[in-house]
Amino acid sequence: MAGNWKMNLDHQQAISTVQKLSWVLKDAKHDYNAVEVAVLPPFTDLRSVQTLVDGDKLELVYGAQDISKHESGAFTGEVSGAMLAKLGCTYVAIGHSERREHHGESDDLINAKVRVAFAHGLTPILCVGEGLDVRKAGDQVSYTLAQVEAALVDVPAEQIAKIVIAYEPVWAIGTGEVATPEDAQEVCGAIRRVLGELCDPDIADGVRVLYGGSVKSGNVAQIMAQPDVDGALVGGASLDPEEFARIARYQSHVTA
Ligand SMILES: O=C[C@H](O)COP(=O)(O)O
Repeated sequence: MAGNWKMNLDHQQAISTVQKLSWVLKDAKHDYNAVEVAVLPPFTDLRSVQTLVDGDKLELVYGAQDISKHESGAFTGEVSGAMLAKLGCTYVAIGHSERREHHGESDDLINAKVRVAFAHGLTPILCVGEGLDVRKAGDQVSYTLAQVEAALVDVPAEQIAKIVIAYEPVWAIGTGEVATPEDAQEVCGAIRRVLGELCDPDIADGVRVLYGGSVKSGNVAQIMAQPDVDGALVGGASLDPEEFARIARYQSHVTA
């Protein structure tokens, strides 16, 4: 379960949010081996989160929301893979629809970012998904698979084995309109099939495919029940540590 904070929570709020999240999960005896919990704070929070996670030996992991395709140099405002690795990041979100839309990120740029992330030992959370017009035309599978294939050009099978792919239909992001479990399964299953074609079906079986878009504690269990949904990329609901902990512990409300 990954919480993408987007441009929310400063570094002091980040510390209290991560502390509270870890306390709630600890009280609930959360099994991190069963459900990994990650947060993706803004760049400015990462050093504080690193210090807290290392100092208190927390089991949750963290990452960034973007990465530069460049190694270093005159790229004002950008943050490199080496910098993120030094901050102890496990993950980096790449190709989020908000970056594709507001920053004009192309498939080529996203592919370059995926490759540079792997070069620095970071695990990309590659975000893909269709807008409402594509969904209305019924082209969500072909559109999303084209994004996956473009992002993975020249990425070797051993790296594809480690990638995380988040299917986020744009019309479901921050709108409260969650995709049905069947909608999520249709595209997540297709993503796994295409990964099998790109490398090997056994490798594809082990890739974590997440769903994102208005996930909350009240709907996560039905989505997670789908065979090709392995986790969730959570936006708004991840800003509340108690709600995010409930999402991470979705299995306990299924059995409760
Ligand atoms: O990265 C997360 C997604 O954009 C989902 O955001 P949301 O949970 O606020 O809809």
